[in-house]
Amino acid sequence: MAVPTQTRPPLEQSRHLTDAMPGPQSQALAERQKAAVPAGVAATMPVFAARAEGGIIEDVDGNRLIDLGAGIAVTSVGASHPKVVQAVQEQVASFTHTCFMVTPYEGYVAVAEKLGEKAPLSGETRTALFNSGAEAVENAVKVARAFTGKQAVAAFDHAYHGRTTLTMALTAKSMPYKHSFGPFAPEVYRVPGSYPLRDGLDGATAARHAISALEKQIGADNLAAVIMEPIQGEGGFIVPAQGFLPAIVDWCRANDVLFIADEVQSGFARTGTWFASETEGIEPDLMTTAKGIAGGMPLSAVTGRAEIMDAVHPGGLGGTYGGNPVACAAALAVLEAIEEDGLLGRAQMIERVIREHFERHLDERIGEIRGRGAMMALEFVDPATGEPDAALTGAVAAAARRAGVVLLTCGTYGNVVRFLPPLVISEELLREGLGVVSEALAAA
Ligand SMILES: Cc1ncc(COP(=O)(O)O)c(CNCCCC(=O)O)c1O
Repeated sequence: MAVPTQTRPPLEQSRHLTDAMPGPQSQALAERQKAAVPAGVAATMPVFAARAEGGIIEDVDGNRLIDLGAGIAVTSVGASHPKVVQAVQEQVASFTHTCFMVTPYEGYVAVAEKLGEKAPLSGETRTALFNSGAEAVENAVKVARAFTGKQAVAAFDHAYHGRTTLTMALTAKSMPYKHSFGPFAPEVYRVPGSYPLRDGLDGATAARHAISALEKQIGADNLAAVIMEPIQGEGGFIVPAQGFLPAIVDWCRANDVLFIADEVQSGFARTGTWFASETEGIEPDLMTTAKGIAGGMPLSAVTGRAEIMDAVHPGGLGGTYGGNPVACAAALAVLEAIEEDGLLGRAQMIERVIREHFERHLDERIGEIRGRGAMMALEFVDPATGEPDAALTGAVAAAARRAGVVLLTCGTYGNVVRFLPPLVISEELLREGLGVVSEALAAA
């Protein structure tokens, strides 16, 4: 029998392991999962969640884990922020759904207004709401094609944009995202990006290489849009060399090509500013957002300059659930919490703590500590050759998870440990989790 949330005691913010992980309840659920869910839906942790709050996830057997994943950069305000819980409870008691394309409601409009205020776009903006990051990317491409009358779209090496047919075409890494699922959408092209640790190029030089490919292999006259994550997420938390992104955006502006900033993973205070584009000094034409937008409720958005977004004919954008009212209520609560709880500053503090910790626990196998705000990563390499070390990465992550830390990896080469804690995690818990990772590395 679920305990009503208003009487539920706060979840203790400490790591606690019972005598087994996974415990008996998780083991039983794993058996049920095997009998009902396809193996293609793979889980990282061997336990099943019962509660999550602040920086802790409690599993069904009473293990409390330090959460350094935030459900892949989603629960930035925590997985049960009181404001979000209250907003969701009030909305769900009024109505769960009318379909905005049928009977609209204020929450959708209010979210669009807020995103227009916060987005790093000057002038009038418009926002359309969807459910997932991939759906937002799909629709940003539709808008770009409608506005420019051109079809080609360019993405970068190491990009990740989703798992739908078009977004798989935009995504770089084959396994597990694309393998065996082709053919992919046409008129999608890939150009070299900026990966300073591996290409050793400054921003201007890397941009020249990308622009040469854009011009010679695709042609600006055919190109509707260039899409890039300001910090590449699944590809390895790759921060492009300074100057790269502004050079690409300048080229786009000079050649009537739209620039789409995919801020699905880097948005909503994750990198210490509202959006990572701000720090890169770029103003996108279109921006896709999701993940941190609504505290775990499924919601995504395309925000763009009004003249671009309004190029789409009436009825051209939509979908049954897009901008669900409960998700919009959650999003409005999240946007308030980000400001009231000072989460931009907390993300900056998290970066300082992570950098200071690993600068104190140096290891020659750490090829680079990189990222921004609470989107930080370690790239593991063979110190003799600089080659990616995926085996070490897997061993460190597995050991940390066994010790009760939810830890994610990423990277084209599978050799990046990433830190995506909820922005509300206590400094004490964060430091404890980082200590577990350092101990796992020392023992590997
Ligand atoms: C930049 C960027 N754009 C788009 C997406 C896609 O967002 P959806 O909400 O997962 O569709 C992402 C999702 N990243 C996590 C994917 C996890 C997995 O599926 O294994 C992203 O990071």
